[in-house]
Amino acid sequence: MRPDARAWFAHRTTTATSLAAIDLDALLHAKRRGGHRVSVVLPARNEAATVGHLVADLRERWMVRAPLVDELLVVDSDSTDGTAAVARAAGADVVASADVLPGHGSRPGKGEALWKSLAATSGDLVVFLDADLLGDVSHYVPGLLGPLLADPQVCYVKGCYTRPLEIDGQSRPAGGGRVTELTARPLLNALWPELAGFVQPLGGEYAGRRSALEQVPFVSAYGVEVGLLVDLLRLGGLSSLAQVDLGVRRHTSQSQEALGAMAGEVVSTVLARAESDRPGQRPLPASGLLTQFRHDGTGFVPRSRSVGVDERPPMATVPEYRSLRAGLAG
Ligand SMILES: O=c1ccn([C@@H]2O[C@H](COP(=O)(O)OP(=O)(O)O)[C@@H](O)[C@H]2O)c(=O)[nH]1
Ligand SMILES: O=C(O)[C@@H](COP(=O)(O)O)O[C@H]1O[C@H](CO)[C@@H](O)[C@H](O)[C@H]1O
Repeated sequence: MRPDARAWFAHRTTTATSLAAIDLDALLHAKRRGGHRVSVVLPARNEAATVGHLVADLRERWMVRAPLVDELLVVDSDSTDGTAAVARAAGADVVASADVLPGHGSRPGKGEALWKSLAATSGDLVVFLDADLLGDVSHYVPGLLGPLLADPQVCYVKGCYTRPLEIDGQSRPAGGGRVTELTARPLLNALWPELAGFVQPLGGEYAGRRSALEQVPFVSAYGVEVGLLVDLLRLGGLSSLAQVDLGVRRHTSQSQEALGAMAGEVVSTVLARAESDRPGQRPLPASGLLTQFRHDGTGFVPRSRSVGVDERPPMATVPEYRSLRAGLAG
């Protein structure tokens, strides 16, 4: 690791692997003292099996028993399995991604749901959690908020964890984070070695200051995490970023084919950011297409899909958002 990444890793990595490792009173005091409002956002596409337990636990622990969270929103991302009803019954606010900023249309993708969530929430601190998390994750929210409440210089905190692989009904103790290990980490180390200290650059659990999140674009699909990391590095520098060790992260994993498409979206986003990082250089003519193959018993059948970068502009540039924020400040 380069000296700057190594120094960052030593200075900006904290630990919150269980509730016992967190000083909750200190967190609540820092939140009050800073006059903060905390929004928790779960982007959810067909997560009816897991979102209810997650929401109920988050609400009970961090809204009812302790006033750490002020707003808990599930953004329903074109679900067809009753995710919205399950989340609402568990106590979350729920909004359909397509219903937010309708004048800007609706696009598929996780990043679209996260971008829209900025216009559907009001906290100055925003925590993002995947809605397919398994096991006890009650310490994730306070763990992610810790660095933001402790140091005003920190604008963005990513969770890091070991990652078992839950696939085909089997749970293996390691092997999760396949796109991270096989695509994102090698590319980030090659192009932005200062980010080499991030253990889970693609992890779906992170928190940020709205003042930073509204200044950067959101890639509409699965390129959102790698895009945010590079863009927030540019916005505030490495010292404005942090990570917190949350122990273990279990989630429902997708097929290799689905992750191949995800990797394609990550590669397209990295190439686009690499190109804009090097103005005047010859552009990298990324095709934005990915062809994968299945074997039908007779021969290989190609299947092509778009993995090009589609992104939304910084939310702060959206007039309806600015009016919303002015109204809240008013
Ligand atoms: O179009 C999408 C795709 C995913 N997600 C949500 O984003 C999170 C991460 O997606 P997924 O679990 O598919 O990715 P993985 O964790 O398997 O990499 C989950 O809460 C999904 O429900 C979403 O809101 N819209
Ligand atoms: O980290 C990864 O390699 C991928 C896939 O994880 P698994 O191999 O299914 O454990 O998961 C993450 O990547 C997505 C793209 O950035 C995020 O949106 C997901 O939240 C995150 O789980």
